[in-house]
Amino acid sequence: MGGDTTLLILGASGDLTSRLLLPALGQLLTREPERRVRLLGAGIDDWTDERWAKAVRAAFRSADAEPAFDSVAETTYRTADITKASDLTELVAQATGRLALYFAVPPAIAAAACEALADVELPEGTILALEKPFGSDLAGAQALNRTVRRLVPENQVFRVDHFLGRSTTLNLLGARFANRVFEPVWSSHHVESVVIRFDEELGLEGRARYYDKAGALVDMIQSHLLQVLAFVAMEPPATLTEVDLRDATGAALRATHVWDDNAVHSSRRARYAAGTIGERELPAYVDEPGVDPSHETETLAEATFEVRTARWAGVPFTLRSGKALREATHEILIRFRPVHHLPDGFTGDEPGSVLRFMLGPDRMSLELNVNGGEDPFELSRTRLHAKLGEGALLAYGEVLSSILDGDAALAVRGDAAEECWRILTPILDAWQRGDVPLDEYPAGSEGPADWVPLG
Ligand SMILES: NC(=O)C1=CN([C@@H]2O[C@H](COP(=O)(O)OP(=O)(O)OC[C@H]3O[C@@H](n4cnc5c(N)ncnc54)[C@H](OP(=O)(O)O)[C@@H]3O)[C@@H](O)[C@H]2O)C=CC1
Ligand SMILES: O=C1O[C@H](COP(=O)(O)O)[C@@H](O)[C@H](O)[C@H]1O
Repeated sequence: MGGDTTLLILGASGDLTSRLLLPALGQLLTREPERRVRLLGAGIDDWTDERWAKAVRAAFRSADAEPAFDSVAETTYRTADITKASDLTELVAQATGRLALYFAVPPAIAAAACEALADVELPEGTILALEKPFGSDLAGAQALNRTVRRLVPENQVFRVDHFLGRSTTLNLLGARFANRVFEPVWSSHHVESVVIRFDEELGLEGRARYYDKAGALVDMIQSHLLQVLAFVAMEPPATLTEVDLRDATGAALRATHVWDDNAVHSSRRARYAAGTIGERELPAYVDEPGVDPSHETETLAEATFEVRTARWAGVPFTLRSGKALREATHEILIRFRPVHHLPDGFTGDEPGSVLRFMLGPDRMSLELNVNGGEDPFELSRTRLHAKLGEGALLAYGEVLSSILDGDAALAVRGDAAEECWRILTPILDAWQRGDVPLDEYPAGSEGPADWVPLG
């Protein structure tokens, strides 16, 4: 999308806007000052233009991008209830050039606003950017898809998943498809298991209003980690353009099922109790402000899936994410099978090689068996390390750049959003029925003591 764009952020006084969207916009405009962006903020809070401008400037400053504030063509704020068509009509009337509507609001509000947009005349080419979670279950995602498709064509709907803008996720494509050493071994013939793990040290950080209804499974696995799984598992696309890349991702997700079709044995969940992370003392999750203990919200979720294709059948893909853990471990781990036959004469018993992609700082390592120490035929382990390109932009910078350019290749397509809910429904149902116990772990630990460690 060249030319002027009006970026209208709905939910402008919220956390996502101030902490992630605006800093990323500042960074993007610093790198690409030729972009012409009018920035309109709207929200239920009664802010003035001055307060909004101050918030934008502060967010740009947090990304070392304050000077970019002067290159924003206009910065105004309107108080609006975006679930009302009348308020939306007034907001949309402010737009000049191409309009991108960014829904930085909770999912239920985004869904209600999309319903209300049916009575609003949207300018030709309007882009709708919707945050995760897309809907709150499979039926909700299907209904939301029907609603947004009545508003604009699919390639103007950006279901945002900022993990698809993360440089490691993008690097995964290069490593897989630009190196002949990997693609031939990228299958069940050589790969024993895949683990995608996103352990965080962060606790709830005041996000009870959203997180207490979502939990770790929906917050991280339903969206981000299943998208990463699709990048690991997909067939090579012919091009990296919107249709090919998203067809390949969709096909991988359509083939993905809970391991053994047994949600009870293939998933586990836990919640943090009080504990200490580094110097920081954390209360138990249930004692965090705004948490309703009757919700049984998990803060650590783990589940194993099978991608039922000729390439991957029989290989477990385990996805895990949790909060308030001992250490931030953000990685994709591909464990290779041991060699078919180790010539007699070697000593030591080393497992297969392991390829790891680490998300932020972006690195890659290959763990190999070597020999040649004091005993020349004794095997030991060594690691080859590589730094990966960090990317010029923050993940949300990639997201915003693709929205402003109108390139949906890294946005989640409607079918994929529904697939992610379909994949998780048996687990959500089993957890809802209470068939999987809600374990406990002290904040600052690696998880429940009796959980067998991953990877
Ligand atoms: N925060 C984060 O780190 C991330 C968030 N997301 C997603 O982004 C979305 C927003 O999250 P987040 O920013 O944390 O949520 P917040 O609750 O902090 O922000 C939502 C904003 O929307 C406003 N709002 C609520 N109802 C209306 C309405 N009817 N009309 C206009 N404005 C309204 C809220 O105002 P008020 O506060 O007065 O109610 C608030 O300013 C969610 O879908 C979340 O999953 C995704 C990735 C990371
Ligand atoms: O979307 C989310 O992602 C963050 C982790 O991603 P990062 O890029 O901020 O590291 C997670 O903390 C949050 O709970 C979740 O909503």
